[in-house]
Amino acid sequence: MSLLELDDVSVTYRIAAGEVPAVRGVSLTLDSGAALGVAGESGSGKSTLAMALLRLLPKDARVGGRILLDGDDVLTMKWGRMRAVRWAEASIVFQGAQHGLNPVRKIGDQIAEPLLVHGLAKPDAARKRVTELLEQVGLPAWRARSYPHELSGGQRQRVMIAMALACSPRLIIADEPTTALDVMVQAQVLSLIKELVAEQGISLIMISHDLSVLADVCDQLAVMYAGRVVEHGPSREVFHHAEHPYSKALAAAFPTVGDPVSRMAPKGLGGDPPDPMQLPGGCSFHPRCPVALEECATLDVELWPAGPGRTAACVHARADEEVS
Ligand SMILES: Nc1ncnc2c1ncn2[C@@H]1O[C@H](COP(=O)(O)OP(=O)(O)OP(=O)(O)O)[C@@H](O)[C@H]1O
Repeated sequence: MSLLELDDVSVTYRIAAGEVPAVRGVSLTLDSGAALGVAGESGSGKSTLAMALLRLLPKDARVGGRILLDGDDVLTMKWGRMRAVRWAEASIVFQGAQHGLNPVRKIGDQIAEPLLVHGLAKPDAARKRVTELLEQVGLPAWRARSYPHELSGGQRQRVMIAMALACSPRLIIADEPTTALDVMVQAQVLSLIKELVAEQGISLIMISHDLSVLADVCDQLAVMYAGRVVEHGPSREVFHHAEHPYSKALAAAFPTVGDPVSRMAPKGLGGDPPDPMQLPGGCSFHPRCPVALEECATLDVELWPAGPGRTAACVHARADEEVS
């Protein structure tokens, strides 16, 4: 059985101006010990999807479909069970570590907190575990006594990873875990994540704008556009031989060192992603698509097979399939 199964998941935010369909009909599975990368430009719904997995969305979000964690639907779970799932079974590492760390509490106390809250360790054992976790993420034990502002961005991100690992979860969701870091530190934190998930058999969902980063760390890739998965398959295949024109553009978008904005603008693509409240008819990508056909303005293509273990939502992917 898969560790995680998303079945037709949708998320709609209700705001004063109307409804924002941020995630639309996403179905994905993640096996135990596997790593799935979720790619897409800003606004494509990646973070909304990640937050939905642990029911961390604001109250104005309505979630549909099923999110099965070990066969148990997260969306209908009682709150008590949901609280037990967070940290202990699945935990999230956020972008830039600014959301997760309390500026006025020592690092060691913050790493120990999920262990103590979940009753998984007494204070003495928790202190030992903190030392072990700091070591695992490459920080000296004395850092337990530091405050977040005494650490560099990369060190703070390591602390977030230590917190996520504290309760030995089966799944870690990493939302842009390295975006705010400079390139050298980024590479170190990425190889740390890669190492930890491989060594400890943890499943990983990693979210990024950067397809090359995801292809390096993950076995499978899902590319999102305007709230939908438009391509899914083995990482190397999707990265090197993308079927969907949007994935191709993302794969060709090499980030400029030290310029986070360049990471968000896929090369060769004009225009911006659509406003989810005003999605174009047909394929949502057609106004920006370099190879759009006339029918793309009216035909909203579902994901269909595009090779072994692969799916893509594009008329061109279908054409290939029919020929072969
Ligand atoms: N609380 C909210 N209320 C209303 N709309 C929201 C809310 N949060 C996100 N959205 C909208 O939902 C869509 C998806 O946003 P989301 O943050 O999930 O995308 P993303 O791919 O993670 O982008 P980024 O990489 O910038 O974080 C966007 O159009 C965004 O404006």
